[in-house]
Amino acid sequence: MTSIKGPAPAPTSFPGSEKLRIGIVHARWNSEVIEPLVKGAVESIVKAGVKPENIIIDSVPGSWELPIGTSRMIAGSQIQASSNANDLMGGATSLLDGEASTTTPTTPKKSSGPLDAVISIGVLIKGQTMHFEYIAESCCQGLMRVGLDTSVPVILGVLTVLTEEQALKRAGVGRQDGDKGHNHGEDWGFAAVEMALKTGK
Ligand SMILES: O=Nc1c(NC[C@H](O)[C@H](O)[C@H](O)CO)[nH]c(=O)[nH]c1=O
Repeated sequence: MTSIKGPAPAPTSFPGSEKLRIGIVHARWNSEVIEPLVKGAVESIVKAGVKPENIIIDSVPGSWELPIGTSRMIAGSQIQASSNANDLMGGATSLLDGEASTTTPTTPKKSSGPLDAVISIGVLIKGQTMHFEYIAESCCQGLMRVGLDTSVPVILGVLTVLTEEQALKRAGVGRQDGDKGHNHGEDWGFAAVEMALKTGK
């Protein structure tokens, strides 16, 4: 029996999306999964009509820092992006290369103005201790709070998985049983644009 789980199909049109500014804050832990998730989200956001230069991307060390990193990105109305989707789409630098995400980009595109939604992306993989549970709970509660406190939609892009293969499959890069899985980043991108339009000023 096929699973009934999964998101409803995303809307096919997003009128007004050309004016939107969308943020992405991603953790740098488990970067082999983070990278396809970020790329999938960016591709969906662009497909929905948002200009690449209006997609502001930044990173934090790990998922524990996602709530404060997301809060600071929303608060900073003048954002000198550590990168934006032009870099990613152009392949100029890997956003997840430790260097790129901490050094100022060669040709930063200034981007200013309030953000209409933010996607917070992290990958938590259960280890042998309770660390996973504490970070996962705090991170999710924190992200919910940032969204409610700021009235800027915060899309939950945090995978909380029990095995590496579960993470890889949810980024569309699964390695086992010939099933690459589905890139959840693509869904988060569409959710961000939909919520930005629904809550727009
Ligand atoms: O431990 N595992 C993980 C992790 N730990 C680091 C934590 O988020 C934080 O950056 C440090 O504790 C410093 O504050 N961060 C993740 O994103 N995924 C993990 O699987």
